[in-house]
Amino acid sequence: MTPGARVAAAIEVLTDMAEGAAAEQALTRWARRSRFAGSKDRAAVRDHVFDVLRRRRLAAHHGGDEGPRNLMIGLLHLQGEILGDLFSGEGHAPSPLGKAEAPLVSEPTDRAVAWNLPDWLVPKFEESLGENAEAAALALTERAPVTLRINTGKTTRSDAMHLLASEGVETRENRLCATALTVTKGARKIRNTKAFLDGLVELQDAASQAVVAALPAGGRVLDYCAGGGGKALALAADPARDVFAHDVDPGRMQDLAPRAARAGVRISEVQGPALKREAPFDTVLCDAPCSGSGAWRRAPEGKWTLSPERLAELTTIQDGILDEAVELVTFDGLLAYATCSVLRDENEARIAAFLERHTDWRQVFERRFHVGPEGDGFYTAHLIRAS
Ligand SMILES: C[S@@+](CC[C@H](N)C(=O)[O-])C[C@H]1O[C@@H](n2cnc3c(N)ncnc32)[C@H](O)[C@@H]1O
Repeated sequence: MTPGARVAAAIEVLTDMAEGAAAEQALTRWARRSRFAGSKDRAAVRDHVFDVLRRRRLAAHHGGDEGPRNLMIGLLHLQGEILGDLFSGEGHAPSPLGKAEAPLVSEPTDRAVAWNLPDWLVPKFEESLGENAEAAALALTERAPVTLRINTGKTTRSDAMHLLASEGVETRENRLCATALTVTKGARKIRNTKAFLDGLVELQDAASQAVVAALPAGGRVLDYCAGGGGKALALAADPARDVFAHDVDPGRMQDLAPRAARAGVRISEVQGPALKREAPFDTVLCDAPCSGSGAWRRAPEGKWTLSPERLAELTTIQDGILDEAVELVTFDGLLAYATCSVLRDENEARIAAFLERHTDWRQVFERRFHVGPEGDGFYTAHLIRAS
């Protein structure tokens, strides 16, 4: 496909989304009816669509409105592309720009537009992040870094770096966590490398790794909201730990067993009676469902679908999870809370509310991770019984 044809395809996908499809669904539908598209084409179209989602308000500002074609015009203008080359009308490229379609060059004066956030989230960002609000909002408009976790049970950071480099994947040491490598070249090859297939490395954000690294070593540890198992796998890399994984929706853990087998670690899945039988645990990690606002670079649709009502609903779920988890911690154990959110409502405010409901508990650790080149926005807090 030519660069122009890829732009036309992205407009097609955005049109499907404007009619109600989710991004992944629209991309899959386009790929199914476009068998001629190779993997590089599919990746390029996906990049266009996700770049638009990260910068939708700014793209609409420069492109004129939120129409799919206008969004692409605005985005490509922001990226410094020569629009005439892409909108040539030749082959499968979109038709040439009309006079009224020239991109607006002036910068927006509205902060929500400049920060690429829905209006209601600007005060939320300010209240949550203070002077870091603008930097966080702008960081969320960029593509996310690709980060690996080295499996310390099987390799070292320098051996993994050498092995990956020999297979065309270049990395650098990540500053957030000793197990993390930031991929600087060859990211699309990772899943086919021997290092990945043999379980020497896993894809995982560095802040997510740092949340696990902050937990005490050893003991019986429950990952109460295990989902796909990213944190459970990182926990299990410590051979002194017995790791248990639980999720309210066990279907979400379906990849956990093959991932654990690849990593050469043991994780026991516990649901219902098995959870009760195995409790209590020395450490219970609640990696709670959240807005995902710290990871909107990776899943930018969430930025536009989150509503104040959904945020309130999430905080109720988060409180419920902490209240359930309290019952699962040994008397002198640790209850750890984490989200990939930058919003105070889902972080500090949840811990404050927990401490009001459970006056026999106290907080012993808290850390916020800012969205940036090293990793996603994350929050974690550790709680123990006060006595
Ligand atoms: C942020 S995701 C977990 C991500 C995972 N820990 C990882 O690192 O890959 C949150 C998970 O919490 C689960 N969940 C939601 N409500 C829950 C509840 N009441 N109890 C346990 N898990 C819950 C969801 O099904 C979802 O898989």
